[in-house]
Formats: sequence, structure tokens, C-alpha cells
Amino acid sequence: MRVQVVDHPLVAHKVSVLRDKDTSSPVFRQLTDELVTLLAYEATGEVKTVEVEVETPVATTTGIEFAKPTPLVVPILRAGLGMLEGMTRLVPTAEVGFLGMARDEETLNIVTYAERLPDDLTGRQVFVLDPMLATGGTLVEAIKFLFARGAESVTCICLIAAPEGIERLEQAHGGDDRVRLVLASLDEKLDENAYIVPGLGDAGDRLYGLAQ
Ligand SMILES: O=P(O)(O)OC[C@H]1O[C@H](OP(=O)(O)OP(=O)(O)O)[C@H](O)[C@@H]1O
Ligand SMILES: O=c1cc[nH]c(=O)[nH]1
Ligand SMILES: [Mg+2]
Repeated sequence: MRVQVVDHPLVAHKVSVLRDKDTSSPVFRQLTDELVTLLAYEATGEVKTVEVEVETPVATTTGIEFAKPTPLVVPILRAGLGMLEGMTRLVPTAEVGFLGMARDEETLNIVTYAERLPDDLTGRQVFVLDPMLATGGTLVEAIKFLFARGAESVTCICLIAAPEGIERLEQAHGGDDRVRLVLASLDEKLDENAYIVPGLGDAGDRLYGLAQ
């Protein structure tokens, strides 16, 4: 597994504002969108392409387009939805599949309550979107699911991660080069409720309001 923390002042500044408890939902959504585009730039560096001929007004040259099968983007509901538009803006030909997963806040077990993905992911480069990597339970489940369907590689784009979550991913996929993790910030630790410290609170709630 390869882990990259994107070290850039634009990223760090947006994360700082995102963390602020007084940042409103509309601003939080806007910053999440902007951050994804910055992280996606790094995360998509290995997208498969093919050469195509391009005619400029002056001459013919060689350009590229994304190879088929096209990349698959998978936001993990709910909070990952806040990252979808920023990603598809950059990779407009990507297909989008959905995984609905929620962490039971008592047991920390993961419940998969929705799934809308192609049955066969053979040869697909998959980009998973989820702002928070806390215990790692959600991402381990999601990655397992995608490889079971035949995914060629899984790149997870997260805003904030805890060391405990990365450790859990390492245990599950440490030796596997097909798994990549691209982050805006690696935080300090988890608290007693498995929230990331300093983190930003509950990303889903901050994007969309309180869950029922
Ligand atoms: O690493 P973990 O310990 O598994 O926690 C991380 C998960 O928790 C949050 O989702 P949540 O379960 O709160 O669902 P939501 O997006 O609907 O709020 C977050 O968006 C991740 O999916
Ligand atoms: O800090 C955390 C941990 C899990 N989920 C969140 O949204 N935030
Ligand atoms: Mg939540």
C-alpha cells in the first residue's frame, strides 16, 4: 500500500478552515469540493491513457484520452458524496458507482446499507472517495468489496486520516501495491469515541446536517 500526504499550502489552508467548528455547511461543502480537485490531481497520476490524434488549427499532433474501461469513482455515502462533483469535474468520462456504509457509533461495526456498482470490475481503476479515515473499518470493507468484484487497483482519496486507520489498512493491504491512499492531512490520533483528533468532527453531519 502506498500512502501520500499532499503537502501544499493551498491544501493546508483549506483544511484549516474546514476544521474550524464555526465554518458553515455551505462553506464546508465548497472547501471539500475544492480540496478534492487538489488531491485528485495527485491521485490520478497513474490513470491509464491511450494516444489519440488531435488537429489543432495549425497542425496535427498526438494527445491522450482515458483508456477503456474508464475509471470508476465510488463515493462512500454519505460524506463521500461531498467529494463526487469535484472528482467528476476532473475526470468527466469516469463512471460512478455508489457504496452506502455507516459506522455504528456504539460498536464501530460497519453496516453496508446500499450498493450500486457494476458486477464485474475486471481491469477497472477505482477511486474511492471518503473524507474521513478513522478506525479504517469502512475503507477496509470497501476495498475488500471492490477487489472481490475484480478491481485492478483501488485509490482512496481522503481528507483526514488517523494513524490507527492507516495501521489497520496496512495490516489488511500492506504488501499490496494496487492500493493507494492520498490524503490532505494525517492527524494525531483517535479519541475514546473513535473520532479523529484534532479532525473536524463528523464530516457527514457538517456537510449535510445531523443524521437521524
Ligand atoms: O474509519 P472508520 O472508523 O470506519 O470511520 C470513517 C467513516 O465514518 C464516516 O462515515 P459515517 O459512518 O459517519 O457515515 P456518514 O457518512 O453517513 O456520516 C466517514 O465518512 C467514514 O465513512
Ligand atoms: O472523526 C471522525 C470519525 C469518523 N467519522 C467522521 O466523520 N469523523
Ligand atoms: Mg458520519
